[in-house]
Amino acid sequence: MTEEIRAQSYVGFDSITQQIEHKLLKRGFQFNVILVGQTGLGKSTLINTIFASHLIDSKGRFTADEPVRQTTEIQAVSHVIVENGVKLRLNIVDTPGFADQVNNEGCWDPIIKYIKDQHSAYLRKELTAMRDRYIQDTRIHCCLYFISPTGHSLRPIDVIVMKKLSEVVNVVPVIAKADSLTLEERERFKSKIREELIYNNIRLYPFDTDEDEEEEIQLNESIREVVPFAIVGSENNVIIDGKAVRGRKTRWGVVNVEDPNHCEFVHLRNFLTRTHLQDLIETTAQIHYEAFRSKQLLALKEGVNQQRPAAPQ
Ligand SMILES: Nc1nc2c(ncn2[C@@H]2O[C@H](COP(=O)(O)OP(=O)(O)OP(=O)(O)O)[C@@H](O)[C@H]2O)c(=O)[nH]1
Repeated sequence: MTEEIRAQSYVGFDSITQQIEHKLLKRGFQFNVILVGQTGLGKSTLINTIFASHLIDSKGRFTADEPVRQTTEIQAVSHVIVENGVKLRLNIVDTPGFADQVNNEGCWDPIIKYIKDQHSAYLRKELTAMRDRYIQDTRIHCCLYFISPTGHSLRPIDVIVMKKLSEVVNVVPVIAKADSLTLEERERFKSKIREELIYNNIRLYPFDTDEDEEEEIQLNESIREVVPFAIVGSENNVIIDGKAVRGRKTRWGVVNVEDPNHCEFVHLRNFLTRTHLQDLIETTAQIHYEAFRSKQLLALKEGVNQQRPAAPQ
């Protein structure tokens, strides 16, 4: 056993935490998120609301004569957001055209392929003899999956796609446009979805690990109780009690997006940016990428073994 000794005079190695912080601040952080859900469910609006900036445009058709998308397209945009000296490089991957057809068979393939391609690109860079000191990370850290606010149950395509996605990425489901459901409908819909996720054996983020402390386990538990997040998005400000807030004004009232009594947007934002941002990044590297990496390396090894001449008897 190693004995713990207290230094008799100040040495200074406790400043390692500031040194790490300084280095990390200089480099900045990379966060890659993919938005999956049918056209018009408010994907662009939500991401712009979360990061309080206009980051992506709506891809919807504005006139009837614009062509309907035939396949799922993948479009990535990058932005750097700065807050109190912390630089966050944000990659937002949008998937317009997802599940917009009558026959949606296989419309998830380009999305799964895109996620795996990022793992593959990272692995290739890791394996090169002269690899970079810092590998540009394009691996997807979070998938926001938009569920249509039907109030009934998940559609078969939601079950298939969430299951497939959860095997390769951290999936965070949200009930889009939750202002279209009454509070009772919303609660019923949420518990129905939770039951269906369990029934279909879909394991969603966050995951507990052996290293987690009691506090983290409880935090994860409290998040699982809220998932799927029933959210409302808006890029517009409305005035409530003389204060400008992000909201949606209708003929019968105002939804304050940031009021937890109105929707769970604040829970989602806190979860994504304030409590689990680093964990989403780490889980991607330690669970999803690691699984991909070991599978690839094993396949490579088997391929080499098959090519080798058999050992003499
Ligand atoms: N009622 C309601 N409307 C919303 C909400 N979020 C967005 N919208 C509106 O829905 C419409 C579509 O929103 P977008 O953010 O463009 O939807 P999208 O999923 O990105 O659409 P595509 O880019 O076509 O894939 C816009 O008119 C938004 O103002 C919401 O929470 N509630």
